[in-house]
Amino acid sequence: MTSPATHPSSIAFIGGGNMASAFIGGLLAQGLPAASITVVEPFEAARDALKAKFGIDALPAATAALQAAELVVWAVKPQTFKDAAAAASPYTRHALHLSVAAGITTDSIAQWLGTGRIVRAMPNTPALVGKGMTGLFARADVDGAGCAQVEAVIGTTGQFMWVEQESHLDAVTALSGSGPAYVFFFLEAMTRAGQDMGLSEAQAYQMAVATFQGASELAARSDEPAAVLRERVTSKGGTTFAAITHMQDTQVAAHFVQAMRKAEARAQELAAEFGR
Ligand SMILES: NC(=O)C1=CN([C@@H]2O[C@H](COP(=O)(O)OP(=O)(O)OC[C@H]3O[C@@H](n4cnc5c(N)ncnc54)[C@H](OP(=O)(O)O)[C@@H]3O)[C@@H](O)[C@H]2O)C=CC1
Ligand SMILES: O=C(O)[C@@H]1CCC=N1
Repeated sequence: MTSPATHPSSIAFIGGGNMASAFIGGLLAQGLPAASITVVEPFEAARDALKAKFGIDALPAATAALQAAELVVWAVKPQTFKDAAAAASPYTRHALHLSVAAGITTDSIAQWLGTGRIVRAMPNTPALVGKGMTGLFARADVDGAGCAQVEAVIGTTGQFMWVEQESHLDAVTALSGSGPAYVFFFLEAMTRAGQDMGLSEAQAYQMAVATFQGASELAARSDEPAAVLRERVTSKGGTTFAAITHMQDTQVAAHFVQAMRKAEARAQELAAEFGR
């Protein structure tokens, strides 16, 4: 992680929902004073939540208060980015910008904001518990100091990885951005199967969660590929063999790959629908 000295002195969040909350929680935990964070959030219930959780009084609309921000984080939905940019950009041209919006390209953002100092990020919700994975792409206008500032902010929520081509962020979106939902989907399915076999819902869920946690930790600590780790579980003619054979026969992996390509395609569609 980058040293705390590279934190921007003042950060503004446009949009104060799930993702903004993950970052704000991480920044406050690292000692950034709440007074150096400004949030613009039009939804009253979300403003109340920010006040209750972090003691931050969010603004209902963009104002000249944004001029103090060294870094502006765009945490609005792709659908609302353009309007939010129109309202805030008169106050933020001087700043470095970090967008977490799925699909929206830095070309669109540069046009809306009147600056090319933009880093695009694709985080995920485990950022809420400091276990996030974020893909990052910097436009050529962002210098090393700007990248270090972004790393200092993103690093408070977990791991990050830079990609060299902006189009790869759509792959990151399909993989780690949407990925937690796939894991929860499998947790639901494994819990249902456990119940079908006579376990209680609570028992099955706890076992499924612990299995994901344990297997992920094993993979993270191992230098062997997942296929080898899988084979080590799969005794010849045993129970895992029966399950994996069924998954192979019914092409579960191929369907999974197709599903992720749908997510990638949707990121590209979002760019076309809500970009410039
Ligand atoms: N959730 C996830 O797993 C991930 C999300 N993202 C991206 O993060 C972005 C935010 O997602 P998330 O935090 O989940 O969404 P949320 O809906 O929780 O947060 C977005 C917030 O922005 C507010 N907003 C709407 N218009 C404006 C405006 N003009 N100015 C300021 N704020 C505004 C919304 O208010 P209102 O509800 O009133 O519209 C909402 O509270 C999205 O672009 C998404 O693609 C990226 C990675 C993962
Ligand atoms: O579903 C979405 O569009 C956002 C981007 C990645 C996760 N959530």
